Amino acid sequence: MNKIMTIKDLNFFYGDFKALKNINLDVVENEVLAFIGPSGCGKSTLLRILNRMCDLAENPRVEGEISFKGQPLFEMDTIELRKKVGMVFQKPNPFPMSIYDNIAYGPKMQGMKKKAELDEIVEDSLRKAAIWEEVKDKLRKNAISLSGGQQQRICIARSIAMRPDVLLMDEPTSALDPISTSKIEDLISELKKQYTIVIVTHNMQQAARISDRTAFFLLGELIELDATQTIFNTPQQKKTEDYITGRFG
Ligand SMILES: Nc1ncnc2c1ncn2[C@@H]1O[C@H](COP(=O)(O)OP(=O)(O)OP(=O)(O)O)[C@@H](O)[C@H]1O
Repeated sequence: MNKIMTIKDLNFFYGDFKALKNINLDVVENEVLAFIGPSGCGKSTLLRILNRMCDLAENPRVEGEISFKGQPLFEMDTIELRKKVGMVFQKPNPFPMSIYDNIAYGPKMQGMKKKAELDEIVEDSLRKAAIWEEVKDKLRKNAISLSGGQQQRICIARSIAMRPDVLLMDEPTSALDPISTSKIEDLISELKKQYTIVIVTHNMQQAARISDRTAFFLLGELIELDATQTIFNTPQQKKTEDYITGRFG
């Protein structure tokens, strides 16, 4: 079990408000790790810390350490970090440009100029995001014209084109219909062969279906982290059991 990220004694504040309290956890390479817990427990905050999007909040303050592939994450250049740790949001947010340009944009910004190379990375990323067959004949069409589920896979392809190690997903299916949701879930199970995935989900069935390990948060604390089967079938903590069985949240 290779640890790709290690979080040690992490506290996080929005101004005076302590949103995360003494979090210790590891992210293991090629796992799907789910964050669950009631609204406001800090799941998205922790996810956003992992690629330093939290820096953009008003008066953020962080204590503790995170290492990413052995490097101190808080000392990394955020642009470099975000290439390696990509983010997929709740609402699909493709750029208002062609499908091709959505994917080629990042590599171009990094200096890739040759058309053949760009063509290859666009095709490869769209294939990995399981959407190539649906869009290969309309790469010049605006990505906004696609369905929500297709747009979300374009956003996943856009992250993949940056050759990341980790993909962070913040409720990536909550705006999608059941068929698109199931396609994204299948895709996540496929992607973990090559990437490490950390996903925030409100949908406990989804966490149970797709994740290897699940972390349960409550009021900014990590209550329990274990194999997903254990969390859902035989949790060790009463608070986890109460949440899983629907007694609160
Ligand atoms: N930018 C911000 N500025 C100030 N407080 C914030 C900010 N973002 C989140 N918070 C607060 O931090 C706490 C944790 O929020 P967070 O969004 O991480 O929770 P969550 O578990 O992801 O919730 P949800 O499931 O509703 O998305 C909440 O009390 C929230 O109000």
